[in-house]
Amino acid sequence: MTKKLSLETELVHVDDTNTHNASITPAYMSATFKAKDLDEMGPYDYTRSGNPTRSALQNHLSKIMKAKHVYALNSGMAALDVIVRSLNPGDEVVAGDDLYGGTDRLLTYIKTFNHIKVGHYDTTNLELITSKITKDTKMVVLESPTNPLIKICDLKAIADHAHKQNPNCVVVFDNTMMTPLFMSPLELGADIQYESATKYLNGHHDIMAGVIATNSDELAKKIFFVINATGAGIAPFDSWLLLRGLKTLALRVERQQENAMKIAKWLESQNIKVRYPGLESHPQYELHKKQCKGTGAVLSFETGDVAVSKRIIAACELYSVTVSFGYVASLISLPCLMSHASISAETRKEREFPEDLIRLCAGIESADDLIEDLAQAFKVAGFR
Ligand SMILES: Cc1ncc(COP(=O)(O)O)c(C=O)c1O
Ligand SMILES: N[C@@H](CCSC[C@H](N)C(=O)O)C(=O)O
Repeated sequence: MTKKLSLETELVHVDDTNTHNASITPAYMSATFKAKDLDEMGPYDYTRSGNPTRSALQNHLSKIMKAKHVYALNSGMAALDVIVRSLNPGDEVVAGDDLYGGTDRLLTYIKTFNHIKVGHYDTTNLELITSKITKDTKMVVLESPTNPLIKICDLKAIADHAHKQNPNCVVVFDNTMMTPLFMSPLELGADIQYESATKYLNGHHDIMAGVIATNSDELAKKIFFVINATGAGIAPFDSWLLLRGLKTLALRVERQQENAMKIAKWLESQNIKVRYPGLESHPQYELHKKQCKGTGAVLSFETGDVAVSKRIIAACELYSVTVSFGYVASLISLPCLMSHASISAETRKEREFPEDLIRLCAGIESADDLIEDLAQAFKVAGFR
């Protein structure tokens, strides 16, 4: 077909040829591949270096992420680990002040043990963040919307500034919340886009996975070197499951987003301050709309009292008290004790992290049931 296909269509059509013309790409559950002869080894020798199921997944993701090079890894954190290995002692990194707890932990690790200078700043304050990115900045690490405060940054403005200051500065963008369905960070100026595929891309909470995308041949070469050298590439069966999960990405995420919007509006109707980029009350509503095609399915809100938040979470019957997001069922969590517990209480305080913050991740259930569950949990908890 000559017509440019929409992402929803691309997601379900995997271009793959295999020996027996199987409709579904087989899981090549083999660590090794026989060499044809010593002069022609063939494309695969050892699964750490490459595997046909992983290749099919990466080719499919390349199309979806509109990226020249895509690598699939065994977790989102493995992806960030591979990316930051290009840094050297003394290098400067500028990062957001609200990031997933594990991202913050890895950045703190490289600061402490690899002597890399890492500064955390409020990415919603364009003047502040651009003033911190100078000719000496080697890498910028951004999330938008952030996990869990749902802060939005102006990716294009930050990336343009960073490249003006230092054309070799690597702008790294974590697109886990938006997925390629709603945001294209590489088109907005990011050099590297990575995602925790454990979340929406897979959607079923049955694998850990990460994805890295870049259009730079030079960065791709370095990334592949580290993946092969360390064994961070995704396993064949997990590649197969991720290929399967991806086919329903649009269906799942659109329904999850619809539910999140209804829940956010209901919470707002209860006079609760809700953080969700789909609400006009969100401080960066217009900016988010400018750079994304959707608003996702993660939202957060405060109750004003940690004990009340704990009681609400405990009283929920449909939402499971679980870390992570992107699963087809709805989840609820208290980030300070769960996903962000790896950030010290002192640092959380410094960054004005609300300890009573509840994070909700809408699943694909009926929105009415989800709202009713929250309403009964509020009642049990004596809230509102
Ligand atoms: C925004 C974000 N990025 C990255 C990660 C890390 O991904 P993974 O758990 O797959 O290592 C997570 C959660 O774990 C996350 O929430
Ligand atoms: N114990 C884990 C917690 C993972 S949190 C996963 C997810 N990104 C979220 O935001 O819920 C850890 O220490 O990493």
